[in-house]
Amino acid sequence: MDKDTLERLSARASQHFLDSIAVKQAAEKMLPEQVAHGIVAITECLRAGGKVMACGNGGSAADAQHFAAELIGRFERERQELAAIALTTDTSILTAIGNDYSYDEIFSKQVRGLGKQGDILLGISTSGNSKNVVQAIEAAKKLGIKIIALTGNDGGKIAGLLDAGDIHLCAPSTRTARIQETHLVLLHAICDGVDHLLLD
Ligand SMILES: O=C(CO)[C@@H](O)[C@H](O)[C@H](O)[C@H](O)COP(=O)(O)O
Ligand SMILES: [Zn+2]
Repeated sequence: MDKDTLERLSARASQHFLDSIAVKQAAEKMLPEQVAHGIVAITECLRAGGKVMACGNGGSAADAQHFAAELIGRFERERQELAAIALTTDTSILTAIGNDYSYDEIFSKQVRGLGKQGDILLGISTSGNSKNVVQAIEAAKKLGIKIIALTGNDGGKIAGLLDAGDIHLCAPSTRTARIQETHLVLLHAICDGVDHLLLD
């Protein structure tokens, strides 16, 4: 590859770091108190025998799975297994509901099947508008399940569905990649806080 191209690519990579840092710095000014509420809600839910259900699409599906893995397995320290499930992983359930009903219902039907009052639904959508996440939140609210929503932009439709008892962590960006990168910091901060409350 010629030197100019390598320099161009390197400058672009540099800009990704700088943009990501800027969004995270803005998030640090806005979101820590809401994160603390999320940590307390999840810890109280788990202590009372509830579970966390997580859902999202694409990169956010990966985030939902990543978060469930850290609760069930571990984050940074050894501790008991914590009850969490990603609603994005069972291809038979996802394809059956997608095929027989609609893709919009792939999470809401699982929420109705698995969810109980006292559980928490962690819904992740960078636009705040993915219909399957919106419908999962609507289904959860009917069951008395608290919502922790990770969004971006202006929170989209999801912002309008949340009550005072819910928790909204809206990454201050309109760019999907930057929002996702901030969501990962939020999820790790939640894991750290839950471990702190359970272990320290
Ligand atoms: O990871 C990315 C883009 O960075 C994509 O896979 C992205 O997650 C998908 O386009 C999602 O369908 C976007 O949905 P949402 O975040 O708006 O709910
Ligand atoms: Zn991505």
